[in-house]
Amino acid sequence: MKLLTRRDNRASHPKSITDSTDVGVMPRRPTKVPFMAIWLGIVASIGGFMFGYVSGQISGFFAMDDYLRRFGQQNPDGTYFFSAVRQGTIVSLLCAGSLIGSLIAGDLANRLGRRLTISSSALFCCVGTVIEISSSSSWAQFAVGRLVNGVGIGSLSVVVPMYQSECAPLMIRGTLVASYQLFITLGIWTAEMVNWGTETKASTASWRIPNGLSFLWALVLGIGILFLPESPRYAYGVGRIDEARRVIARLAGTDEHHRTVTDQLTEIRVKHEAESAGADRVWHEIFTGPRMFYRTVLGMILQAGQQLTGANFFFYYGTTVFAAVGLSNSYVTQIILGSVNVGCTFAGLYVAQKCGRRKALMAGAAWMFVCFMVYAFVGHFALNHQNPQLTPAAGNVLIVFSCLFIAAFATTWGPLVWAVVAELYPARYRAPCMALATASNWFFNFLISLFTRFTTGAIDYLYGLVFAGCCAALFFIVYFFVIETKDRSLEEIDTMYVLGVNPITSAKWVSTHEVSDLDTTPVLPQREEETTRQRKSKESIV
Ligand SMILES: OC[C@H]1O[C@](O)(CO)[C@@H](O)[C@@H]1O
Repeated sequence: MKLLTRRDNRASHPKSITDSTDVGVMPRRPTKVPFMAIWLGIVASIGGFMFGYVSGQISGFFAMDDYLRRFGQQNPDGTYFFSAVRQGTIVSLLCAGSLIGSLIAGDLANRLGRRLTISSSALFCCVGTVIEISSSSSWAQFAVGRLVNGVGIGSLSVVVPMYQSECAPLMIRGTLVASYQLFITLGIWTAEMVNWGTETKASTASWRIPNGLSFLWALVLGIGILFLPESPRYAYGVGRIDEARRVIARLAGTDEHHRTVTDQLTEIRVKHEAESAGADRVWHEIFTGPRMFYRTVLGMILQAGQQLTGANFFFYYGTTVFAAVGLSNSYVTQIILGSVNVGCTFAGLYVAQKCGRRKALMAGAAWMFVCFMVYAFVGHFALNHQNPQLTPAAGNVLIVFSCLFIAAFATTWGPLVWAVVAELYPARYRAPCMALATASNWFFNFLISLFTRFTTGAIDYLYGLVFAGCCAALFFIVYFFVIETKDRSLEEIDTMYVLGVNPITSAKWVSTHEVSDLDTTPVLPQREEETTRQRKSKESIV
């Protein structure tokens, strides 16, 4: 790759973004974020909220009398219970549907546009909820409803962050992607609060009220998104150039002739031209493009890792686990966990902006490792399983370490993985790579939700050791493979991966190199082939 000197670079590039001191020169980028951009971020984030709400509501349903009587199995003494198969299937079918949804979403978003894909995904969620809420005694119908709901949720989990990052003005893009996770946690928390409020109702309302609210969120998103502008990247890509210009101006809070609008349109045009060459080979190239195998696999591992930390062990089965510890109101414990999750995700937004990605992810993995070790050993050796009231100290330790675990997850792996994965790929491969990485998140979410119920029964709290082992492995994966990307533009990050910067020393590399001095033109396979051909032909001449 050709390296430019700083002077070369200055000469051939437009003025630096901070270089607005010349008399009569308009600042290149507006410094204020218009309300429209924030509003767009919030409305789209309802997709994240729905993800959290639907995931978070199920744990509480299993402890509701009416739900248990309708969908559970009967003991000889007339009481009801959920078998591992039935409970695992109900919980995990949402993830199975989401896995399907995430795989089809990238393609759909390119055909229908971002907004219509979001709206039709919301429609899937509405249909899924109707199937669920209308089940009167068929647990299978309820489970199918979760599957359909899942297709919508999974599709939203790819398209919402994509739409947000394509529309967001530069200075809030990082925070917007991380705040997608914040809305997921708010969704979980809201579901827990609503469950808590309705669980005492003996009637069908106990679970039907929280369940029916999913319909309302989906309706608000499905209709609300149609009043927002289309992604300017998508609009440009399908030839609606005037619309793209109008949207950029609106989201930047300027008029259409402002320099920031023309600059952005030029960037989009350059990228678009580079990306349209050989677009039909995109799926194949996400493994064969420059350092793309490394990045595609790394993205999938990081998203799988986010699930393998074990966070959903608490969110899906928390109520059941805490009931086993002998807590009289396990809903309250769930709400405490949910509140720690929301509060610490706010801290996570700060961590995402201020601390290095590597440091934060490694610290989080080490911290979660310790929590699960304590959880597993105390739960296995110190807790009296027949009568937990006899070992209150052990029960308290379990709850405290569950909270400490959630705090670690929420400040680090929860929000940061979405941000790191969105930064990993060059624009040309972003949609398919994000779809694949998100599908990997859902796949492991599915496995955990399905198998946790079986394994907790079989191997007790020592199951926590599996997650502890995964956290230890994640520490080393980040140490050896993830490059420090704080304060770098997406193009610069691409260059660092293509140049093969050593991840272990990348933080230092970042502070000692001016990446903007490098040629960050996207390296396409054609260019590589061309360079190789040129080199070979030169060699043959010599
Ligand atoms: O906050 C916890 C939630 O965050 C996720 O890991 C997504 O990032 C969900 O799978 C989980 O329920």
